[in-house]
Amino acid sequence: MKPIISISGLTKTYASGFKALKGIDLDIRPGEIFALLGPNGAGKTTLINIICGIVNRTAGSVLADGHDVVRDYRAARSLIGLVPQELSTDAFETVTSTITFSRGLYGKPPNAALIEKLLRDLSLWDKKNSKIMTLSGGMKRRVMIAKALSHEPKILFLDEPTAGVDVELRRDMWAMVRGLREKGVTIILTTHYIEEAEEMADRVGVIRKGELILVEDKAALMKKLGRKRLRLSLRTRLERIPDALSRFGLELTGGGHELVYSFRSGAEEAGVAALIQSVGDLGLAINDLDTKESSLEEIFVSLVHEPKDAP
Ligand SMILES: Nc1ncnc2c1ncn2[C@@H]1O[C@H](COP(=O)(O)OP(=O)(O)OP(=O)(O)O)[C@@H](O)[C@H]1O
Repeated sequence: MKPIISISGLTKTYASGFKALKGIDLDIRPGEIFALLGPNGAGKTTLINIICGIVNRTAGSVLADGHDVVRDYRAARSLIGLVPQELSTDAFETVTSTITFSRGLYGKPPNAALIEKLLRDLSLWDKKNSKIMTLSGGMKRRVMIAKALSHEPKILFLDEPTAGVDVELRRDMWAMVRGLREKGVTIILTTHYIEEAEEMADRVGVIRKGELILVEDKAALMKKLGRKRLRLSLRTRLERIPDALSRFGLELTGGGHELVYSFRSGAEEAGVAALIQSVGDLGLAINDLDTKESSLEEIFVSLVHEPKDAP
């Protein structure tokens, strides 16, 4: 399938000489939710801002549905909506007029029904005549989303959409993002809440120091790098791990009452049956057992973690 966004050899060196992006190659598939993860300062916002035409690239190319975002910027921008990290709204305007104006900026004809729907979906309808400056931070963020969607973009960028928002708004946003995807909108989001990427994304990209170090299907990533832990609670207390169990690489925890077995999800599950058999052969009674899967967060931390002695 033809990518909806195609990035190749993209670099950005700021005027200060700082290299924020060092040769990014990335294709975004139409209709997917792509989560871009990375520590502070990795280059996520720079990348998004270049695609959206807010920051100039140093080298490389970015095509949005075949349109070069610099040479053919009008066509490219009309396809794209951006909810930026920083809230910037017209304080003295009303909610409806700022959104109506935003749609007009893209040369789209007025569409009151569409704007009403957007405001209702974002729980802003009863604030439609309020001045933006009178709204709470969470409501201002909803306004930013309505603005970004006002010209019916095919591609939506959400830069840290849920930073500092309450649980309810976060849930509303997730529902809204899913609804947009169902309509075929492609969504690229950056987030520091890894659980958000785990919940929402089809694919995950990890950027570190201006380089894309991984792009992977989320489910495959979790399968490949994820680990499971099996905890066995024993009736008797052990002083140490019995020799007969040494091959499993267990940890003894819970004051000698728990054995913990760590294994790769999907790969080493056969070891579980062997372990339980061996524990039984030793005459150790198991009171309880549970398993825990590593989260995308644990995987992410292991990916971006750098050894302390790295240059
Ligand atoms: N205008 C600028 N001039 C010089 N350096 C800049 C400029 N804008 C950003 N940078 C630097 O580029 C790097 C990448 O910044 P960017 O905002 O893209 O990171 P990010 O991954 O979005 O971070 P965060 O998660 O903190 O939002 C940072 O080191 C930042 O200081």
